[in-house]
Amino acid sequence: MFKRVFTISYKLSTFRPSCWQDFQLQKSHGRQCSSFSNDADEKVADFHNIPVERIRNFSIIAHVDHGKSTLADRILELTGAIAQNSGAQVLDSLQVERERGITVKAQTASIFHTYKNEKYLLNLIDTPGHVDFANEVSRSLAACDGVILLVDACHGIQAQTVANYYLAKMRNLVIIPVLNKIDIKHANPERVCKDLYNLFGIDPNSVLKISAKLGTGIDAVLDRVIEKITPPQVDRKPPFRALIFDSWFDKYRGALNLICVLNGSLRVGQEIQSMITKKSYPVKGITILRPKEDPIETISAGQVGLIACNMRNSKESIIGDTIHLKNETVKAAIRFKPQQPMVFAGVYPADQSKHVPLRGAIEKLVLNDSAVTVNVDSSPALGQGWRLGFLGLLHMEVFCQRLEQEYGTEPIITAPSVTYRIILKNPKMIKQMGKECLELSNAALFPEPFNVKEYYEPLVKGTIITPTEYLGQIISLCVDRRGIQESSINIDDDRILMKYILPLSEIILDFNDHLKSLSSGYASFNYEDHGYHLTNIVRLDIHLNGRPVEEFCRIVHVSKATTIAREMVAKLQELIPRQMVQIAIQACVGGKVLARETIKAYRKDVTAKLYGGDVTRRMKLLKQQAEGKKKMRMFANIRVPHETFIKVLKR
Ligand SMILES: Nc1nc2c(ncn2[C@@H]2O[C@H](COP(=O)(O)OP(=O)(O)OP(=O)(O)O)[C@@H](O)[C@H]2O)c(=O)[nH]1
Repeated sequence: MFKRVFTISYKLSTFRPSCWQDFQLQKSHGRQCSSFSNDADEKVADFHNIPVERIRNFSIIAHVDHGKSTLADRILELTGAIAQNSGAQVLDSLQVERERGITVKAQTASIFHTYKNEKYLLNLIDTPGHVDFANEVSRSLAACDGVILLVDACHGIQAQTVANYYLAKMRNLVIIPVLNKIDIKHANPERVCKDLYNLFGIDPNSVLKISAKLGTGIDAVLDRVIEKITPPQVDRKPPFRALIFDSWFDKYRGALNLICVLNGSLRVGQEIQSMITKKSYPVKGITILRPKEDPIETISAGQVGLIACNMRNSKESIIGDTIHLKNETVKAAIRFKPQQPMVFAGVYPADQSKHVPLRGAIEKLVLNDSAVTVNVDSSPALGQGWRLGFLGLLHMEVFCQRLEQEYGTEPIITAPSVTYRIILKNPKMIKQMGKECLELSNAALFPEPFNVKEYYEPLVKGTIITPTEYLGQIISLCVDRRGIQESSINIDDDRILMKYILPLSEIILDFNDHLKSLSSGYASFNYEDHGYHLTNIVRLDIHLNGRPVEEFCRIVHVSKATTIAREMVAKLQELIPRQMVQIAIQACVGGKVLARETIKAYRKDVTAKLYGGDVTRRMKLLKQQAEGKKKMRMFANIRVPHETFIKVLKR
């Protein structure tokens, strides 16, 4: 189980040993670089000597794939933190990030840059672009005084560009507009500059034009960061006060907290106290991320660093907490509000013997992903488990992939659902529940309709940006998803920005995928919470050979019940392997069957062809078959592969 824990602690150091070698190599080769110092120790010493006026804390924000991580790499190269042309997306160090080619975790690097013969300390945070990881962006912005707003010069402003711009604006952060990918033939920087002016009033003369891939214009970006972004508004005088803005688990050191120091300074050996839990801890170690971890003795106001202090889990190491010296009184640093989860799913061990390792894995991973909420849950078929809350389906998939890859667990994930509000009318039930309004995300607990007065479902306000040629198809998609258009404005001659009010349940699963395929990848989507609205919903049950399978049941809108019922049974027919008994799959609402399919019986004997034959080969095949069976769940004598639970929900 701890096999993968190592990867977490390793995630920032995955690239570090080689970076370190590269760093040494650069030393021996004496590479010329405007800001490259020849001595690592000197750099750590510099870290202490740099006054607050020469510190800049900034983030790179952009829409998905506009080049944030590539720019971060070029900045690390230019400042000598990593070797040039390393080719690696250094800050995308998790396996899931490399496999999916997306950033899911914000990453920090403290780097040095020389500007007008003065050495500056730049704390750079690379953030994810996808809407499901917006929590990472707002968390990161809490530690920043400015942002680089990166926009792809071909694709122009997209939905997350708009969302991120307003996120930075709300925080009064300095915004440095930068156009990327100007090396591409059909890049159109003039048009994108015009759009930036039309939408945000950004002066076209202030927009920098770069190619992060080729490394063109990166120097100017760093100079602009130093010129425009203000130094952190902090005080080096005591008392010590710092904000925890990220954390992760290390097998040997426990929970590590990434802090930005707001007041005073902290030394190894001093005792800190959490403002939320009031617990105190001795500081065992302090490191700076360059991006390799470098140990230091003291960290002072304006600096960003990692502290190890024997915190054990996410209940102790809380993102957004203020830490201070034991028994001192300081003002809380309330600098950001965590986002509320939008999608909930049950997570269960494949069998109950795996419960304890899975619990440990979830606890450790939640430390690194504070947007996930965890509540204990149980199911008659799957036993003891948890109900986890996520910001979206991609967030859920990434979290579950990380549970498997980094912790070697194989959990069963049940149907993701949004939280409905149900107003009860049965006085007996109201008394039993102790309230009239139920908040429900688990379809298995859906009350009988005769007990219910009203149903409410969550809505979102979606922003869609699309080239006008795809407008017709996209409007049809929104109408199909019960969307209501709120507004639409032309960004320029051939692009339009639309605002739609949509039910959250209609977009969490595959709305973005459909939007992308309808528009050949050119349209983009972002959404924000828009409260609750009266609705009409029912519980759709799936029966296998007449027995209801609770884990498949879903809450659906009345108007969609029959379509979803047909889709689900057809999908299940595809996903459940043929078995020794015939399987009848039915989708029902109340007692009424809306759709039905049958899987014919089939006897699979993997050793059938080995008449007599080699006994070891026979044993091997039987063992493989047994392993395969272990990965399935039994429902009424029917084996269901565990990935079926998510696959069946996608349209
Ligand atoms: N031609 C060209 N391609 C670029 C440039 N910058 C980035 N890319 C490519 O664009 C793709 C996306 O780049 P990333 O740096 O991963 O983008 P990102 O914004 O970090 O992506 P997310 O973190 O997933 O939001 C990669 O294939 C890069 O090689 C550039 O200046 N020119």
